[in-house]
Amino acid sequence: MSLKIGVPSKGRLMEKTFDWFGARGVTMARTGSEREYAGAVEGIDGVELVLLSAGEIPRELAAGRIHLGVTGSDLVRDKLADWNKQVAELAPLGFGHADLIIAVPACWIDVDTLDDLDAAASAFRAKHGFRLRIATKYHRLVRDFLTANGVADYQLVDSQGATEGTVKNLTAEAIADITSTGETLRANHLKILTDAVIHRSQATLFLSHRADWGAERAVLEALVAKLGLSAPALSG
Ligand SMILES: Nc1ncnc2c1ncn2[C@@H]1O[C@H](COP(=O)(O)OP(=O)(O)OP(=O)(O)O)[C@@H](O)[C@H]1O
Ligand SMILES: O=P(O)(O)OC[C@H]1O[C@H](OP(=O)(O)OP(=O)(O)O)[C@H](O)[C@@H]1O
Repeated sequence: MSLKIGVPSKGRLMEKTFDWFGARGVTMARTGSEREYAGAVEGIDGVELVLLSAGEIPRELAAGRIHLGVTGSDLVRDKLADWNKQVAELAPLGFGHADLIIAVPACWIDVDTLDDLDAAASAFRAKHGFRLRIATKYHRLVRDFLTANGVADYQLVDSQGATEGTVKNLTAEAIADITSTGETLRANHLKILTDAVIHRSQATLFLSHRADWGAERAVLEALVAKLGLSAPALSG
């Protein structure tokens, strides 16, 4: 048996994850052809690399099919109910920063806060006969945030990409999406509500409480020592 660690299979998240572990003496690399999703770990025994889509790593952790996983803290919170019962955060990794925010058209000059959005949503419903639409792929985080802040007169519409375009395309009035440089928002004439930063995300190393921690406990202890992290408490 080996300790399985899930890592994003492509792009910046994969490269920066490899760099982060490499700087701590654990070398990760993709093996095989450029298109083959296979990987190897050197510098520690008993660790197996599993290359996965960043969006699937929360589910794999919750199912216990991987022991550890690197993905965005936003994805774990959005995809898992009661995420902190199923996984634990071992370490923020200091890259992959993005803020999940709510934005509205920049031309809505009297809408700058959640209270303004709430008022605009009521007026919108009265005028149009349907609820103001917020496009997002972060359904759980957005719903929980708006409920906690007393905004109720809206509907979520699903958008799995190009979310900032939905306002121009008239399929939504507002959006909730991640932003890093803010360029996509500006280019699409959207502004962030001043009090609507839902979550500040970064790539994070997670541990699964659901995985089978038998012989893998010893490997975990060796790994966290090598990475300079404090040993986590394992449930069960
Ligand atoms: N500028 C950015 N654009 C997109 N994602 C970003 C950005 N900055 C950081 N991230 C983070 O990267 C993660 C998303 O990664 P990615 O898009 O590879 O996942 P994915 O949706 O599973 O991709 P795919 O399904 O295409 O494999 C999220 O945690 C997100 O917060
Ligand atoms: O603030 P910025 O630096 O402009 O980055 C934010 C954009 O990056 C992401 O999109 P991505 O390119 O991953 O495509 P997507 O629309 O398919 O999610 C995100 O969904 C925003 O659209």
